[in-house]
Order: sequence, then C-alpha cells, then structure tokens
Amino acid sequence: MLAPAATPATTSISCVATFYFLPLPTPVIRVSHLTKRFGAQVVVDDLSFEVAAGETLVLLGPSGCGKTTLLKTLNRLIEPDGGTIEINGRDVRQQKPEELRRGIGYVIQQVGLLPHLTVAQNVGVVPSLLGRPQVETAARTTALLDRLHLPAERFGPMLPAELSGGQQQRVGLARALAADPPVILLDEPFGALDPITRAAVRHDFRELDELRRKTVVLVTHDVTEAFELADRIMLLNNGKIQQLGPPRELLLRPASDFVRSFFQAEQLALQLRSITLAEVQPYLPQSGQPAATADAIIIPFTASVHEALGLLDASAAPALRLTDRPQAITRGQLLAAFGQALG
Ligand SMILES: Nc1ncnc2c1ncn2[C@@H]1O[C@H](COP(=O)(O)OP(=O)(O)OP(=O)(O)O)[C@@H](O)[C@H]1O
Repeated sequence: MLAPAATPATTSISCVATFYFLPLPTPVIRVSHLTKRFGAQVVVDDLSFEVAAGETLVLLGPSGCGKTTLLKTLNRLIEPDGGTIEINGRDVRQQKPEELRRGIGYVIQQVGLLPHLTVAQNVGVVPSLLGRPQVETAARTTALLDRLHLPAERFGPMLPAELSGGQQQRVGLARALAADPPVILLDEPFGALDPITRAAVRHDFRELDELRRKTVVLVTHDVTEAFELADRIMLLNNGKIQQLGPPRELLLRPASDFVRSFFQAEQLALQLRSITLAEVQPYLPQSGQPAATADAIIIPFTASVHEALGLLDASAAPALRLTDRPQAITRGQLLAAFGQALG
C-alpha cells in the first residue's frame, strides 16, 4: 500500500517545529466566510480558504457548483453578499474595481480581444492604462508573444480575426501577463479549443517560467487539466468545499463519497499520473537482468508511472531503468508493480 503523503498541514507543522522563529508566509489571497446568493439560491456558501504566493489553485466541480461566481468575486466582477476577500493583505472593497482589476490578470474562455486593435496593441492594453513607458511595453509584448510561439514580428501587427482560436487564446494569456501582475485568474482558459490545440496551449502555459512566481486561481471542469496544473484542487459542490488539497490527496484519500465518485470515471488515468516510480519501486522484482544502458531508457524516481509508460511507448526501447537501479523494468513489470502499490 502507498505510504500516506505529507499534507500541507503536516509540512507546515514540521517547518514550524524546526524553524519556529520564522514567520509563515502571508497568503496572497485570503477569503473568509464568503457568501453569494442569486435570489433564493446560495451559490457560494460560507467559503473560507487561502492561496499562498506562487501557488496554483484549481477550482473544480460539476456545472453550476459556483466556480465562476467564486472566481469573479476575487476581482469584483461579482460583489458577494457576505464575507471578506483580501489580496496581498488589502480588503478588495477598499480598492476601486477598475484599479483592482488592473493589478490582477484575467483570462476567460471567450478571450475578449479588442477586434479593432492589433495583437500587439491588445497585449499592451493594461501596461498602457497603467502608464508604463511605451518602449518597456513593446519589449515585454515581443518577449511574451515569442514565448507563446507567436513571433511578434509576424503576429504583432495582425488583427484578432486573422488568428485561429488557439492563437487568440495565447494572445489572451500574453495580455493577462503583460503588466506582470502577481495574481492571475483564469476561467476555463482552454475550454473553447479542440483537444489537440487545448493540450498544446496548456503545455505552453505550464512552461511559462514566470507563472511559477505568480499566484494563480483557475476554473476548469476538466479533471485531467486540474491534475496537470494544480498545486491544490478545491472541489466544490452546491457552493461548498467538498475537499481542498493536493490532487493526489483527493484521489487517494477522498474525504467523502462525493469526492470518490467525482474522480471515478478517470480514476485509473489519474492514478497513473499521480503515482511515482519511487512508490512502485518496492514492488518491482529485486533481481533480474542488468539493463544494457544502450537499450534501456534511464528515468528518475520522481517520474510518474504515466510518464514512464509514455516514454516506453514513444521509443523503441524494450525496458526502462531507474537511476541507481541496475535491473531493467519491462512494461509488464511496471504495470504489475503499479497494481500492487495501489494495494
Ligand atoms: N447573474 C446570475 N443571476 C442568477 N443566477 C446566476 C447568475 N450567475 C450564475 N448564476 C447561477 O449560479 C449558479 C452557479 O453558477 P456558476 O457560473 O458560478 O457555476 P459554475 O460552477 O462556474 O458552472 P459551469 O461549470 O457550468 O460554468 C448556477 O446555478 C447559475 O445558474
């Protein structure tokens, strides 16, 4: 059976024990007893949570559970009926909505590019509103478009209507990042794209270095997307948090039948992504053929079973070899050990 993973709570406790004199990092977003009703329907029901600096929190749950409403309260596109929201220690109600929104990146499924402005002008909208020097904005726009595989020289002068859906979504991401806001909110940012474009744009999004420094809240109903992108997932139903934690915790230690059944359909695929080779290693045969380095792929313990199988499928290699383990592992042995690790 898998050993229990360290939860954020246990990690924090051990940090406090060892470095009790260091203050814990202040959360960038702190939500307390947030409530929103539409008529008689309570859509966000007394929610309290925090998001740490640099963390990606994914809001997940069935249609109508309140994900978008919750997200929109963070930048005051929707005003709550009760509770408080602090961003960087300031109550959002103390700031004018327009000013607040200029400091928070926002990406939506419909992209919402301004049709009469060029791609470069669209990306530069917020920095211009903030009065940033034009030269600085132009350089930032070029760098972002290049990083999102839309070379600025070619795409910068184009109009949004001349771009494909995937290209428009990339421009939407560049626009949200242009003013370098510390917080980014994304509502189904890849939702309108076909599966192949969706995977490609999501990959480029994940690879953006600067996102690692940002605090991100992302809404999706795509479970695989949530597992790929989230540091923690908040699973919602009827406006209430059903479970909040790292993806593998929701999968391996569901807090309720609702959580268990939510992931049921994709359970095997998610387990393959969540479980690492370090966890299956005790169940692999302890003796066997040493692998000839030339015909086995060497893979680290930190890789997931999904990544290992993907590498085997994509190459002509007959087996894998874990770093520091001389024996080769075949696909069959890996799957058998994975089954045993799941218990
Ligand atoms: N402006 C509004 N007026 C009345 N009801 C609303 C309004 N906006 C949302 N709702 C209702 O609030 C509930 C939650 O909506 P919300 O868009 O937050 O859900 P969601 O989880 O994002 O759903 P989806 O995944 O389908 O986008 C739904 O029942 C919706 O009909």
